[in-house]
Amino acid sequence: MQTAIYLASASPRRKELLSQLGVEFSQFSVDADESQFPNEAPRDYVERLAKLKAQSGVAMGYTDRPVLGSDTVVVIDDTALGKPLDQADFTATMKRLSGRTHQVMTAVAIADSEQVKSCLVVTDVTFKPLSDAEIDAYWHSGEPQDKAGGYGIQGLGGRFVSHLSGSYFAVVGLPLYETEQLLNEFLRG
Ligand SMILES: Cc1cn([C@H]2C[C@H](O)[C@@H](COP(=O)(O)OP(=O)(O)OP(=O)(O)O)O2)c(=O)[nH]c1=O
Repeated sequence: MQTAIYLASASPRRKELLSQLGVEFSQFSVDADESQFPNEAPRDYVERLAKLKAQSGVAMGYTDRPVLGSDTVVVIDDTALGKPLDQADFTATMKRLSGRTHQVMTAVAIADSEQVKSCLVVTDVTFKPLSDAEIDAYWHSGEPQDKAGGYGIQGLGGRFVSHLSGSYFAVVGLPLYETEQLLNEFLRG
């Protein structure tokens, strides 16, 4: 693909994944208010944030190329979980995910000053039952702190996953197939 875009993200994972599409891009970060509206459904929330990140980039003056923004949340019992606040919050999340299936929702949005297009990818992830010792050791590995739902499937957290149905890349932060489709659709207008 010969297109050049902007990636409105501070995430090193998204940078690496976008490189896999062979798209030329430069990266900058946006400072968006990521709070969820009262009664906002997780799927609406994650898609709104992806659009907000992309459109904030346009508002910051990045107008000469399309801007891509993305957001990932872990959803269990209809509740969207972001990055862990502290160890207690993380431990409560792991106990909730232990031995069960949750959804990872990743939305991607592409915007310029004329249009915004977005898509949502939902992946089912099943965790094996986790012991207190595993949860404690995982926190101290330093991996959970900057990840939605407190785990990284691409790292030590991969051991916890007994089954996945959907897009592995979306769980890591950017669905490759769907992002390429969205970009092509955006460029067609
Ligand atoms: C569930 C899961 C999430 N994550 C990451 C993906 C996202 O980078 C992060 C969720 O936080 P996000 O708020 O979606 O993204 P971010 O703050 O890292 O980057 P930015 O907003 O600047 O684009 O969690 C993994 O790396 N592996 C996983 O298995």
